[in-house]
Amino acid sequence: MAQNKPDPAGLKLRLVAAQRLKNVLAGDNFSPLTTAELADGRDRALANRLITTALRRQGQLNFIIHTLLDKGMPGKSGTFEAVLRLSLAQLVFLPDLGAHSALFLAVEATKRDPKARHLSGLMNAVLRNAQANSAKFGMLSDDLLIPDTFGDTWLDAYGEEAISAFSTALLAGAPLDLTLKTSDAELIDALGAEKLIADSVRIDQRDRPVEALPGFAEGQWWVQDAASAIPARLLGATKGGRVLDLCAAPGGKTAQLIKAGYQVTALDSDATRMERLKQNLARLDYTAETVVADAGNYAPSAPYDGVLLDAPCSATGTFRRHPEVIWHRSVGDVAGRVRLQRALLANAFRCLDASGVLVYCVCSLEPAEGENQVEWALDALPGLELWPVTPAELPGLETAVTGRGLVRTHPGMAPGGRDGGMDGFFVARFRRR
Ligand SMILES: C[S@@+](CC[C@H](N)C(=O)[O-])C[C@H]1O[C@@H](n2cnc3c(N)ncnc32)[C@H](O)[C@@H]1O
Repeated sequence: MAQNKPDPAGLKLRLVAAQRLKNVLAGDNFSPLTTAELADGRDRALANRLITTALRRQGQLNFIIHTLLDKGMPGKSGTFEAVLRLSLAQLVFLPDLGAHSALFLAVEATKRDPKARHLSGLMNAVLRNAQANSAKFGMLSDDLLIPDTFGDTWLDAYGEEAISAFSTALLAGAPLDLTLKTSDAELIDALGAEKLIADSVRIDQRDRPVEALPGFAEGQWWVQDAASAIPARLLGATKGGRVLDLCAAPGGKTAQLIKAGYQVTALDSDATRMERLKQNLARLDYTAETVVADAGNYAPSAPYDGVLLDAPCSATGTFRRHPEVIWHRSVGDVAGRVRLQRALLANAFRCLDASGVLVYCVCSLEPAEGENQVEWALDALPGLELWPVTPAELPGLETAVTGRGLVRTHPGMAPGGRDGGMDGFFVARFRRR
């Protein structure tokens, strides 16, 4: 009886990686492969490296594919495109992995997919052509990394130097930032972390999953990008006051508000995400009232001293961890978010007590979702005034405070003077006159 031949080494991880990349290209958010998806740690690390390289280099890969496939991408071809992108990423941008495995395993992976099988010859020909031109492709301009949808707006808003830093940040990815429950030098040391700004610390290199890091099980910190930790710190509502956290899940800012001593109501429209918020707070031994409702029409029984609105947005500021967002979002998507943010801002204002404080923030680099929304709010919501943030409130990040007292961070910034960038965030603080 014929024996089944074992899979060639490295094939399985490529099949799993191709499926994940295919889903992301079709619109899913990227999340790294987990142990359940690929048990072997080295395979998993390699598969995640291939996927993230293909996503970060998407603009350059688009150019390469356009050059090599004169008839364009074949339609209805299963995982063909994903396998091609992973293999081009390896051939051109990860030369340390060797070209042979990229070619051989790409053809094998194509043969395994009934919808792509007939294209294994094309896969082989295209990759051989790419291999012959890999030195030229490896020197493609970084300008290709940022899609046209955002390139011009960002150039106007942030300037050439920042855009070049964005490309560097996109390729480098994000370090792991944590917010500490209490500042503890021993814990920071055990984590291999360095202090960043306020109670944020940064881990540049780690050899284990987040859940296995010191202090996780004991609830001594939570994962939160340094930029994402800024808005809650700026609330400045009455000490011990009642604060409404709108769009709260999974609860990073809720935890900060509780830590600051407020009585917090956390609201989110997504019941599943709210369960995650509850689990996160339970691990930290923090408590908040939780409400599953639409922030656009929620009517509290009593107004709040402070409202934090972390509005749903295009999330373009998170491209270091989610390189796909800049390729998924269209100008139309941004316009849709702008309308939603206005509805949520108007209701956030309604939930505010006389002299209450409102912090509005988005993890977006689009002025339409940030700076321009301030103009809209001041015009459309009589009784609301800007309460400018001062540079002294953001030690280590004074340059993020604009002349008008708004906060704008971006991936080219150095929090606390350190490398590694930070998410693009916009924060405005208002109060009721
Ligand atoms: C940027 S995330 C919030 C992150 C969170 N504030 C944190 O710091 O962990 C946006 C959240 O808005 C929620 N959301 C979207 N539309 C909403 C709406 N109309 N009402 C309430 N929540 C909404 C989403 O479910 C999502 O959890």
